[in-house]
Amino acid sequence: MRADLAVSYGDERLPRYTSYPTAPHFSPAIGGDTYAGWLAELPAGASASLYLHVPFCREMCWYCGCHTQIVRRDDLIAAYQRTLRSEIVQVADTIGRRIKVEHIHFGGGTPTIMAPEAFVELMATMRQAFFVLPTTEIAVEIDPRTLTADMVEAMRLSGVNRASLGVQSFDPVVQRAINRVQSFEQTACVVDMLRRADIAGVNFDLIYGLPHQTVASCLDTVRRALALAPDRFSVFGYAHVPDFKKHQRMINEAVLPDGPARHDQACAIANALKEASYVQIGLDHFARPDDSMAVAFQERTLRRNFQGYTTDKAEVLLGFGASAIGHLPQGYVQNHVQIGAYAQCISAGRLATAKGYGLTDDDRLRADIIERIMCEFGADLGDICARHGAEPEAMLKSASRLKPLISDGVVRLDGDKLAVARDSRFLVRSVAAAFDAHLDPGKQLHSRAV
Ligand SMILES: C=Cc1c2[nH]c(c1C)Cc1[nH]c(c(CCC(=O)O)c1C)Cc1[nH]c(c(C)c1CCC(=O)O)Cc1[nH]c(c(C)c1C=C)C2
Ligand SMILES: C[C@H]1O[C@@H](n2cnc3c(N)ncnc32)[C@H](O)[C@@H]1O
Ligand code: MET
Ligand code: SF4
Repeated sequence: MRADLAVSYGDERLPRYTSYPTAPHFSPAIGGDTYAGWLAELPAGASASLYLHVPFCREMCWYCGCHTQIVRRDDLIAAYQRTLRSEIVQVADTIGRRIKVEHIHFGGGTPTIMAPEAFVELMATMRQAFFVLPTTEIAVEIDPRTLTADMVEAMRLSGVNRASLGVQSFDPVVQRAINRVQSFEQTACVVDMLRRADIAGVNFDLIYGLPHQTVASCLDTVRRALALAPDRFSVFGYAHVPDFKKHQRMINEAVLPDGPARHDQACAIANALKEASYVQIGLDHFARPDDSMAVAFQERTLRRNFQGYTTDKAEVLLGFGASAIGHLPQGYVQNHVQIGAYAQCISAGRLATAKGYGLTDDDRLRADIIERIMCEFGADLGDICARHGAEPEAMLKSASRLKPLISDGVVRLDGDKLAVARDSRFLVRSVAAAFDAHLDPGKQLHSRAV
């Protein structure tokens, strides 16, 4: 990583490009009727992936940037599970046939907060509504502090084969400052339970840039995490947006690492994981060399969606639950974020779409370029433009933000082939942003590029 560039570009507030255009561009002009039309028009033979959002946790982690809320009452979770099942049936009915499912992802919040029987029931509803194959990847986000043996059994019975554990940091000082105390033993016990239940694919989420974090603290977390040998790591830089997420005000800004410290932490973690033979993938992932994500990266079939990097090849992503986002050939849809508004729509027999975006041909071309840059640190503009009936020259001419990146040695252009320099890969968001026709630099509420 080049420290000089971290100084000049690292403070840019840029999107993470989990979609193009990004979610702030979604408009309320797209609602349930549009979504219903899009679903009914899905091409025959289309396969889909499913994302289910469970927006509940028992206690708030102060760094949290996810759509979640604190619940103590289990009846609210039970009611939400019933709404999810109605939504699944409604969407499948609107499609009008049972389509094939490649991936299922339970995210949150904390999906494992559901009663184990409720989880089994929900998976059964999905298997009735869609064609879930034995090879379908079924992944669940897990909070190791609250996972029970009964829930592990429910996941095993339901065919779950991947788990993503929130680890963040093993440092007790950091843990107290983020209101998330989680012992190494708790995490180790959960990994053991999952492996015994044949839930073989394990991912750990780590964060750097948290209050009181240092390079030494990050390296100690990595050392302990490596002892549990997860297949993958996701390593995020803490996104501090207290105007947007009020509970982040509980974090003392005076003890947050500054830009250069964040940069050192990111480098230290990446080097330690690479030293332990993990392959660095895209912006924030690491995987064992034989892991399917490492293979997808090597074979250049890696994709990017709202969950981040994925091996998912489906062209359709159906989102269920409050705030869930879907991606169809026609565009994006997002459900109401508020659980009340979401549930009201579903119980009235309407789809819960609050906003969305209809893609133009130009959006599709730019989305392709940005996805390849985010996934491969490069893009064959000639090839991509040809697929969209466009000219690479015109595209390059419109990308005026590329010029300084080229003169700073961040980007190399070889004819129509664009490549991000190896030592500048942490600036991949800045390179992608050069192709973002919707970027409004005045109105950014995004996290820092580093
Ligand atoms: C599992 C936890 C999630 C994280 N992000 C999302 C989930 C479900 C998805 C998500 N979060 C935001 C958006 C934008 C649109 C919206 O509905 O508000 C989406 C699709 C909001 C958001 N998350 C973060 C920030 C800084 C913002 C607001 C501004 C912005 O859009 O950039 C930070 C953040 N949240 C998560 C991560 C990994 C992360 C940053 C590293 C978790
Ligand atoms: C889903 C994963 O997202 C990460 N996560 C949640 N909130 C934030 C944030 N504000 N900044 C960075 N990463 C975050 C955690 O690592 C969690 O496990
Ligand atoms: N809620 C879980 C955790 O924090 C999963 C990741 S955050 C959505 O451990
Ligand atoms: S990080 Fe996970 S457990 Fe913590 S509040 Fe956010 S969703 Fe809940």
